[in-house]
Amino acid sequence: MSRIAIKICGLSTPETLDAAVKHGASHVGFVHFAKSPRHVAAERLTQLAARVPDHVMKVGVVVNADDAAIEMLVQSARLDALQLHGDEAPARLAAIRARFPALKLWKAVPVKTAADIAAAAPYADVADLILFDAKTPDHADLPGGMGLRFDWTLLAEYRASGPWGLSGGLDPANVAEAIRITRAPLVDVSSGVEVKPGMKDVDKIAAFCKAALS
Ligand SMILES: O=C(O)c1ccccc1N[C@@H]1O[C@H](COP(=O)(O)O)[C@@H](O)[C@H]1O
Repeated sequence: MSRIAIKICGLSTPETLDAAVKHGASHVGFVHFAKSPRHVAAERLTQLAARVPDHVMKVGVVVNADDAAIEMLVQSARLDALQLHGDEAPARLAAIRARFPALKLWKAVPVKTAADIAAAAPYADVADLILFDAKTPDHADLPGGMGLRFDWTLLAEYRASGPWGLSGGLDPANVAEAIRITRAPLVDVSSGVEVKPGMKDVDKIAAFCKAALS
């Protein structure tokens, strides 16, 4: 059985980024969305990205970003993947791929009910990875990063046609259970390794990685 992939997302300091790498994260995520408490602007992103070793993938998280913003992120951070966390339709992913062919495209799919899992199907041919995340409330400021979880049993019978991951409300105490139920090949966390929104904790990052890898 292959080792589970771990993405620690919403990193904004060198210390917490280094902790994610040290404790076994395969992916590190940087949020570029002004409304987010984890927003990192281009200059900071460049500095953080430069610390990431080659074996760890750099993922930029954006919400309905335009081509200029994506270009800036790709150039400044040398991103490996872009996590599209807004209302981007399959055609938008196809357009981004045409313009940025080297960039892996992840599509976040918000989940509350079984019907939401099916909403991933139209992205099968245009996304490199589907990330199932908890649906946030209508009119919430953020489409993710709120520490909300969904019913993991909705994914228990999921038969993926490609790579996928589980996100939303994961933390050191529940991630092993989430993996057991869903058999997700990748887990993604932000709020669950924080002491408050936007402030990551190195001990929680270590505990999350240990629990996910156990
Ligand atoms: O973290 C944010 O502020 C954010 C903003 C905009 C889009 C997505 C965001 N976060 C991502 O949401 C998932 C789940 O996070 P959590 O563990 O439930 O807090 C994750 O990919 C975050 O990076």
